[in-house]
Amino acid sequence: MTVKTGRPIDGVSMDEARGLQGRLTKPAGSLGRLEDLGIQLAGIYRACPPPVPRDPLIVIAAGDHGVIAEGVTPWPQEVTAQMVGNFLAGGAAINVLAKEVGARVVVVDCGVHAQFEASPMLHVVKRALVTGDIYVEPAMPESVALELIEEGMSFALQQAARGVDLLLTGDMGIANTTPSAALIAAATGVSAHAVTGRGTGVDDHTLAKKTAVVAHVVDSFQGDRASASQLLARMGGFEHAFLAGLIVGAAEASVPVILDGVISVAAALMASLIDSTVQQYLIAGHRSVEPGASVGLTHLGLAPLVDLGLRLGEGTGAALSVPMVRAAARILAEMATFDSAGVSTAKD
Ligand SMILES: Cc1cc2ncn([C@H]3O[C@H](COP(=O)(O)O)[C@@H](O)[C@H]3O)c2cc1C
Ligand SMILES: O=C(O)c1cccnc1
Repeated sequence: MTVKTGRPIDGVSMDEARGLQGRLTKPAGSLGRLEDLGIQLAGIYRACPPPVPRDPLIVIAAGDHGVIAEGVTPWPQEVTAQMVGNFLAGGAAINVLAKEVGARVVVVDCGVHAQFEASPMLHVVKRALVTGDIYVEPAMPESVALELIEEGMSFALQQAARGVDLLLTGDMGIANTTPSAALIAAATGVSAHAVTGRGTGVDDHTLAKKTAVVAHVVDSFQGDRASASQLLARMGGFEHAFLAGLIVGAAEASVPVILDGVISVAAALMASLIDSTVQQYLIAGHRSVEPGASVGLTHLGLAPLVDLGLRLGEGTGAALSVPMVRAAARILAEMATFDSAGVSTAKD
C-alpha cells in the first residue's frame, strides 16, 4: 500500500484564529489548551472562527479475535455480539454518554461472530466472523485489511457528505487490547512489556501470558518498514482496519476525529502510516489506563484532553471530550474582543 500525503490543515485560518485569540477579552493564553484546540479546529475546518460542531457521530467498530484462544482475556467471545445488541438497544455506557453530550451512535459490524437483524444504527462491512489467532497465524489476508480500510474511508466520506462534522472512534471486541498492544509496539518500536496492559482488568498471570503473546507476535514479524495493511493483516483486528480507514477518510473530508482509548490509538498509528498528515486532524479524547494508549499518543504527538482513569473503550473517553471541542470553537465564534466590548488592554 503506498503512503500518501494528504492535504495539511489550513495555516491561514490557523493564523487568523491565533490572532483572534489574542484580541478576545481575556489575558493572552488564559484559556490554555482550549485556545490551541480552537486554532486546530480553525485549521481543520479551514475557517475562522471554526463552526461549532452540530452533528458528532460515534462510530463503534466491532470485531472478534482469534487470539482469545491464548487466554488473554477472561471474557467469553459471545460478549462482543451481546454488547452490539446492547448498543443497538441503547443500554451501554456509550449510549448514555452519547445522549449526555448530544452525539449519535452507529455500530459497524467489521467481523463479529454473529448475525444481527438490520437496524438503522448498524452498518455491516463484515468479511469474516473472527480473525486468525495472531499467536500462531496471520489475523487476516492483506486483501481483507485493504478492503476494510477502504470501507472505513468511504464511510467517513459518506457521513461527511450527510453533514457529520465531528467523528469519534469507538470499539467493541473481546480480546482486542491484545492486537492493539501488538500494533502499537510494532509501529512505535516500544517493547511489548511497556505497551501491554490489563485490558478489562486481567490478573497478573493473564497479563504475563498476554505480554508474551504480544512479544512473540511482534518479534516474529518480518519487515522493517511495514505498511499499515501488512501490519493489520499480521497482527490487527477487523475494527482496527476499519477505524484506520475512517480516520484517513475523515482527514480527506476535513472532519476532526476524537480518538478514544488504546484500540483507537492503534488504529490512528495505522492511519498515520497510510497518510502522514492525519495527525493534524486528530484530537486525543482521553488518556486510557491501558499503557499502550499513552505510548501511541506520544508517538503521534497528541496530548489527551481528559484523564479520568477510564479503561472501557466503546468511544466513552472520546464522547466526554465533545463539550470541550464545542467550547473551543464557540469561544472563537462568540467571545467579544477588547475593541468590540470597550475593555482596556494591558499596559506593556
Ligand atoms: C461487558 C463489556 C463491555 C465492554 N465494552 C467495551 N469493552 C472493552 O473491553 C474489551 C477489550 O478488553 P480485553 O482485551 O481485556 O478483552 C473490548 O471489547 C473493549 O471494547 C468491554 C468489555 C466487556 C467485558
Ligand atoms: O483503552 C481502551 O479503550 C480500553 C481499555 C481496556 C479495555 N477496553 C478498552
